[in-house]
Amino acid sequence: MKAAGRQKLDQRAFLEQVHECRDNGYLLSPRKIGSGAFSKVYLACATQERMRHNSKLASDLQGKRHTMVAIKTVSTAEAPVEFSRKFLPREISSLNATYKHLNVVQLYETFANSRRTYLVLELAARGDLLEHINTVSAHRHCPGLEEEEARRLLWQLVSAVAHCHNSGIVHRDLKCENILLDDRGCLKLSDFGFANRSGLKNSLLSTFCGSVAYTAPEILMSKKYNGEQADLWSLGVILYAMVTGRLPFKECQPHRMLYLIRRGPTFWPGLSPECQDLIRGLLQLRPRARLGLQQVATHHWMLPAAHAPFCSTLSTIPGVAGLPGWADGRLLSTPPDPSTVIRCRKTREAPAPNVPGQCGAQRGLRSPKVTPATVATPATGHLS
Ligand SMILES: Nc1ncnc2c1ncn2[C@@H]1O[C@H](COP(=O)(O)OP(=O)(O)OP(=O)(O)O)[C@@H](O)[C@H]1O
Repeated sequence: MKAAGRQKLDQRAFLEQVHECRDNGYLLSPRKIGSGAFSKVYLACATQERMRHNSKLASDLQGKRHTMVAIKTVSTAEAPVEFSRKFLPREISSLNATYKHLNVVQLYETFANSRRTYLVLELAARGDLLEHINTVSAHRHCPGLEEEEARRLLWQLVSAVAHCHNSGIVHRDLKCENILLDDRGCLKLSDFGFANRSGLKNSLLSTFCGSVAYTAPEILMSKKYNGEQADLWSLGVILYAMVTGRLPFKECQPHRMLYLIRRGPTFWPGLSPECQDLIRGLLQLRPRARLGLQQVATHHWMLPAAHAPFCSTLSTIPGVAGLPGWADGRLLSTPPDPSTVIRCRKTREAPAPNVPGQCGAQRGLRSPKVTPATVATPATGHLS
C-alpha cells in the first residue's frame, strides 16, 4: 500500500480510537509512548466522571496528583487468533492477579469492541530500564549504572517479582525493556504478555517465551522448566546489564548462547566482588542451584538497599520483614533522591556509550523477543 494511503488509514483508525476512548471516559492524546507487535500505547487522561466510577483509578491517581494514564490499544481484528484468545486474556488476568503492588504496573480497567481491546494502565513516563542504562552510561562516560543505583532498582525488581510469584504468576519475559520507570524513578514491572499461572509449586512449563539473551539455559535446551527459577535467571541477566551496560551472553542462536552460558559470565575490573557473587548466584546453569528471591534480598550486596531511600515492599518474602528499615512488613519509604535516581529525562535517541565492546541500544543490549517460531527462523511472530 502507498505511504499516503497507509497514513490515511492510520489517521482514521486513530480517530476511531479517540472516540472509543472518549465514550469510555478517557481523553486519548496523539502522543504514542510505545508500541508492540499488535499494540500501540498512548498517553491519555482520565475524565473526572470516569474517576468517580472507577475506584482503582481514583485512589491511585489521587495519590499521584495527576490524571494521566497509558492506554494500550490492541488491534484484535489484525492480531492472530491465538494472540487474542490466549495471550491477551493471559496478560489481562496476570495484571489483575498482581494488582496491586508499587512496583508492578497497574491495570485500572479494560474495555473492548469487535476490533480492539483497550488496557488502561498506570503511566510509567520515564521509559524503560534499557534506555535508562544507556542514558546514564552516556552521561557517566562509563558503561552501566553505579552499583548503588543498580542495588536500589534490583531491590524494587525483586519486590515486584516476589509479589508476582506469590500471586501465582510467573512473568517469563523479564528483561530491561519490560521494566519501566515512572516520573518519580520508581520501577514498574510491565508487559505480562508471556506471563502464566505458576500453578502448583514445582509444576513445570514447556513453552519457550521471552528473549534469548535473558532466557534460562533449561529453556534454551527445550527442557521442561520451573517458571520461577527461569525468572531468577533473567534477574541475573538484568543485574549484569545494569552494572556493566552489557549483556552477559550475547548470541542470537540458542545453541551458541548455551556455549557462552557454560563458560560463565566475565567481569570487568571495578565491579565489586559482592555484586559478582550475586550475579553468579543467579546465573547458575542448574535451576535449583540458583539463589531464591529471599536469598537475593538478604545477599550481602543487597543489604544496603534495605536502608536506601526508596519506596518498595518486600514483605511477601519470608525472612525479609525482619531486616533493618522495615516497619509493619513494609520497607520504610521516603521520596527517591532525584539527584541519584534518574538524572536524565527519557531520551530515546540517547547515544550508546562510546566504549569498545559496549552493547548500547544500537550495539545490541536491546534484545529481540524470541519465540519457538523465531528460534527456528528469525521471523516476526510473537506467539509461542
Ligand atoms: N504503562 C506504561 N507506561 C508507559 N509506557 C508504556 C506502558 N506500557 C507500555 N509502554 C510502552 O509501550 C511499549 C509496548 O508495550 P508492551 O511491551 O506492553 O506491548 P507489547 O505488545 O507486549 O510489546 P512487545 O511486542 O514488545 O512485547 C513498551 O515497550 C513501553 O515503551
